[in-house]
Amino acid sequence: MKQLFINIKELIQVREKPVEKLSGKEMKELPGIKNAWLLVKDHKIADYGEMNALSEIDADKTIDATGKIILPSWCDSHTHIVYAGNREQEFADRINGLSYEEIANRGGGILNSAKTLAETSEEDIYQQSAKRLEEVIKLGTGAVEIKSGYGLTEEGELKMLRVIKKLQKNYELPIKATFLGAHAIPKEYKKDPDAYMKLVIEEILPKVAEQNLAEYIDIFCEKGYFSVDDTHKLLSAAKKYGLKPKIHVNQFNAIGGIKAGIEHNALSVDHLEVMTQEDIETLKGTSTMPVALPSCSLFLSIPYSPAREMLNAGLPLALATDFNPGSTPSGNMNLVVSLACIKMKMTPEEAINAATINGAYAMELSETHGSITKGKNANFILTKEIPSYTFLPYAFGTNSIEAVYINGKLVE
Ligand SMILES: N=CN[C@@H](CCC(=O)O)C(=O)O
Ligand SMILES: [Zn+2]
Repeated sequence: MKQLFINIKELIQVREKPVEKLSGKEMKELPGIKNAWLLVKDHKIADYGEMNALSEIDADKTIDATGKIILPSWCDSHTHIVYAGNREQEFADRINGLSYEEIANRGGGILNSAKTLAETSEEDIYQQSAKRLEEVIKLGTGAVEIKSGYGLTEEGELKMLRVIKKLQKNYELPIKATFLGAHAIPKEYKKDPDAYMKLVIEEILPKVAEQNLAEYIDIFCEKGYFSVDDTHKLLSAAKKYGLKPKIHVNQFNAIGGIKAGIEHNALSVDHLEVMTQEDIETLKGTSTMPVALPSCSLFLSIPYSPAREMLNAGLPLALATDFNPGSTPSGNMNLVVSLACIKMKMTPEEAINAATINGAYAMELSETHGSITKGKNANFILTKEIPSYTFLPYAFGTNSIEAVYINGKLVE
């Protein structure tokens, strides 16, 4: 099946020569073709070019994209889409003055979601999560990572990871699974957190690996959650099973999690709301992708990642949603891109690069996703009629998306 898109106002993020990731100044450039055509053959990008150089193509379907822009789908490399219930009460509590930390200290927060998850059947969790996944696909997400971390018991963690596996099976977009058993210390282990780490490392991790339920390992390296020492222990153990680190660090405090991540060759270090100069130096010249989560900053009223400092230091940067019930009940990558521009002073070009090719890198998908490149999967967004790609982040809160294609198929 051949689909030909013609009269595209601008085809953006066109990378003739494939790139793995973009860093520092490279992120300022967003290559595109004005007045373009795009040919999709089966589920791949087959060819593209300028309209005035279009020779006759025998297509099964021709789509006129006059006034519209085509760009690669968003690559959301950090989410917790699989969860049960919601935490609206904590939202109201925070409006009334409690902090995220205070709520967690009272047994709310992650432990609140773990309790709800334990009381919810696997099928119900699947249905709730599938609904959220479908919602984000319609918002332009064409590749996504999903974490466990609301189980906090062997049964609960495996249950979450099986739900992710079922989503992988039933949906066309790539879904990467991450084991986040070290997300919070359960109440019954508060007096002996080491015993919980032992459970995660010696009991749950081997089962996750044996049942092939995750590709990545994660830990919330933060005061009141897990230490740098815990991080070293877990990442060393996970390495033996071939699980690569993608870790939560520097959300509230800089305690050395970034250095630990780098030492273990982390694929990504995520959150980074609080960064020291030393953290930035440590990231230089490594293969680790820093990932910022601006909608979490918005929702919790915490600092935004210092993107300008990181980019000026020559670092790469990816953007993701962190979709979860507590700190970011939104999986809207369009909002993330807007916030990156408005609050983190990233240019539209930098933000779109961060949300596409660099997001793909943070899920090891750069070869197949994240840019308009011949041979890559045909996962892209067709916008409504808009004046320019800058309109996407500028018109924040507006849905500028007309259609979404995953593997060349229009998402209905
Ligand atoms: N900070 C750790 N984990 C999640 C929040 C989890 C929750 O509050 O349920 C995050 O990335 O923000
Ligand atoms: Zn997270």
